Amino acid sequence: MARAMVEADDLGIRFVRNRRRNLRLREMFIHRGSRQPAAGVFWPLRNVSFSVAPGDTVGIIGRNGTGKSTLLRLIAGVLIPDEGRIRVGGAVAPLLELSAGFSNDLTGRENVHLVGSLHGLSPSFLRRHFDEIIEFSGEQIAKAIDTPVRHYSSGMKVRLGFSVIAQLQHPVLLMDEVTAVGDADFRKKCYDTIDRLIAEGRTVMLVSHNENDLTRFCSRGLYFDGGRLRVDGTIREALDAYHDVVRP
Ligand SMILES: Nc1ncnc2c1ncn2[C@@H]1O[C@H](COP(=O)(O)OP(=O)(O)OP(=O)(O)O)[C@@H](O)[C@H]1O
Repeated sequence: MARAMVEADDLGIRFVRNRRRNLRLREMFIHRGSRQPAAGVFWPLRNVSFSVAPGDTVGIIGRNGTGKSTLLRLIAGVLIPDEGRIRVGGAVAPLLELSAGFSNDLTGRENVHLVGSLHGLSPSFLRRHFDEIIEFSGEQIAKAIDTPVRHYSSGMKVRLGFSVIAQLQHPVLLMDEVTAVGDADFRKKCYDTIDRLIAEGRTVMLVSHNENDLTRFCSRGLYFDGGRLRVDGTIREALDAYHDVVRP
C-alpha cells in the first residue's frame, strides 16, 4: 500500500473555553453585578485516527463547532496536538482563508509577491507566472493591480488570493469552504481549478457544508460529531450519517 499522505493516530486537542483574564474597563461595565462565565477545558477532537492515501479526496463533514477547521489546522501544523500524532507526507497548502496574508497598504502587484512568497513560491516563479495570475484573477483586478488593496472589495481580494493559490505545487491541499465566497464567475474558476488539482493527483481535504461540492470533489468522507470521528467511509456514507442528525 502507498505511504499515507496524512495520518492521524489517536489525535486529540484541548481548548480552554472562557479563559479567565482581567476584564477591561468596558467589559467590567458589561459584566457588573454578574459573574464571569466559568472557564472549562474541552476537547473539540479526541481519539481521532484515520489514514489518507496520496490522491485521496476527502470531505470533512459535521455540524458547526465539531472540530472540522481545528482538524485542518492540526494537519497544517498551525495547532499542536495534546494527544496522539498527526503525520503529513508532503508539503501542505492550507487554503483556509483566501485573502490571508494580504497587506492593505501594498498594491495588488506587491501582494502577489508577498502572499506567493508566504506560500513558498520563489521570486523567479512569481515573475514568470505573474501575467497568468493576473489574467486568472480577472479584468477588474488587472485594472487595479497597482492600487493598494485597501481599495479592493473583499471579493477582489479573495479572487487575487485564489489566483496565487491556484499556482501552488503542494501535494496536499486543505480547503475550508473555499467555494462559499465570491460571485458565480469566481466559483466557476474555483471549481475548474479544484478539478484540475484533483486530476493532477493532489490529495485534497475539503471542509464544506455544501453537499454538491462534497459529492462533486470527494470520494471519501469523514463525519465528526461530539469531537469524535463517527464515520470514515464513502462520501455518501458520511453524508447519510450527518443527515441522520441534521435533516437536509
Ligand atoms: N483557539 C480556540 N480556543 C478555544 N476554543 C476554540 C478555539 N478554536 C476553536 N474553538 C472551539 O472549538 C470548537 C471547534 O471549532 P471549529 O472551528 O474546529 O469547528 P468547525 O467544525 O470548523 O465549525 P464550523 O462548521 O462552524 O466552521 C468550537 O466549539 C469552537 O468554538
